[in-house]
Amino acid sequence: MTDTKTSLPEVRERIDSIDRQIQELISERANWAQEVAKVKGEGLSAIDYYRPEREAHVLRMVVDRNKGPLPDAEMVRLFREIMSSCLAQEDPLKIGYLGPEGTFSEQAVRKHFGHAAYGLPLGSIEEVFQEVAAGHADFGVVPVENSGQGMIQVTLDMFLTSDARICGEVELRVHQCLHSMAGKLENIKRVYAHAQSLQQCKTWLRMNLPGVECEAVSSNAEAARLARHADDVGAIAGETAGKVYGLKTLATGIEDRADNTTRFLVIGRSLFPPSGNDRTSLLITVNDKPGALYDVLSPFARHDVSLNRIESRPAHSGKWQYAFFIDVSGHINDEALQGAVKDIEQSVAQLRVLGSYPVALP
Ligand SMILES: O=C(O)C(=O)C[C@]1(C(=O)O)C=C[C@@H](O)C=C1
Repeated sequence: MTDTKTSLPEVRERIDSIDRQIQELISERANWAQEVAKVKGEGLSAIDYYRPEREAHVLRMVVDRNKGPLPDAEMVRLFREIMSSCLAQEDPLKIGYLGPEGTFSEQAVRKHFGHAAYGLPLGSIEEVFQEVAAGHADFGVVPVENSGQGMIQVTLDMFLTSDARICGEVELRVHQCLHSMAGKLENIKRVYAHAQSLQQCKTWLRMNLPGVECEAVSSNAEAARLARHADDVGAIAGETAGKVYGLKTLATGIEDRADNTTRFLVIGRSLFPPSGNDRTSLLITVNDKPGALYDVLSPFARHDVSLNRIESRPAHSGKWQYAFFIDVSGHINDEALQGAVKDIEQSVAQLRVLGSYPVALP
């Protein structure tokens, strides 16, 4: 890009000139976003301007155009922030998540909605569903699955009793750290963490802190908060939580699996149009009778709809009734999926479309 003779001041001058152009273009973009808002109607609330399918489309174009050197995920992050700021010109979105500040859920909120959205830390996953249903939060972000630990049952069960819709998914690489106030591994007598995180770091704990007492608490950030008050207490939490609570980091990357990833769902109150690369989540309740699962699954094959995941839970509607959480490729408006749903409805107790939403971006 530069020949060896280019001096540092020359390179910086070039960077300054690019920054001026980028800044002008960002301002121009923000003006156009205001124009879009005018078309949608003035004086509406943030949620009425938000278009997840359009955002996913914009970000996919960013990925397609990316020629490096920045990785796709970085480019997506930068453009996500630009869109977040453009949208917040009206009124920032309010997003509920499992708090306190510093949780992986908060990181997922930032990954999906950017930093211009207003984060509402809540006490539990149940509360996130309640605050969204009550309209106190526009959307909520809840963990649903970990690559090593499987499904998060509290989240699935909330769909059995609430009308929440799924409007998006976020995948987050989860890097766990051990933090403490004193910063000395040999002092640690007890480790606090969320139960899932203790599971994710089982091998590391056995090898490095054998015999140390491990206690599950409501979130990793809560563990970090508790660790502030004693020198012999360690907390497993992400890097951010360690910083937020002023702890020293004793070890990083202590998760047993290198690809440790948590999938989060964005929950809201309505369905959104197709983005071009979508997933649909269905909740199907069946009675315990021979061939029940076959009757649910065979229409997908017949209509050429690919099944991404299936999870069963006891339904709350009756004894020996089962609820299947099924994710398939495509949007509920797609002809193939409509056909499959119509066939399934003939044989099941209940079928509810939880949502159709853009497949997670990098
Ligand atoms: O295209 C729109 O509908 C817009 O409102 C603009 C824009 C953007 O900045 O690109 C902003 C917010 C929406 O969530 C989607 C996209």
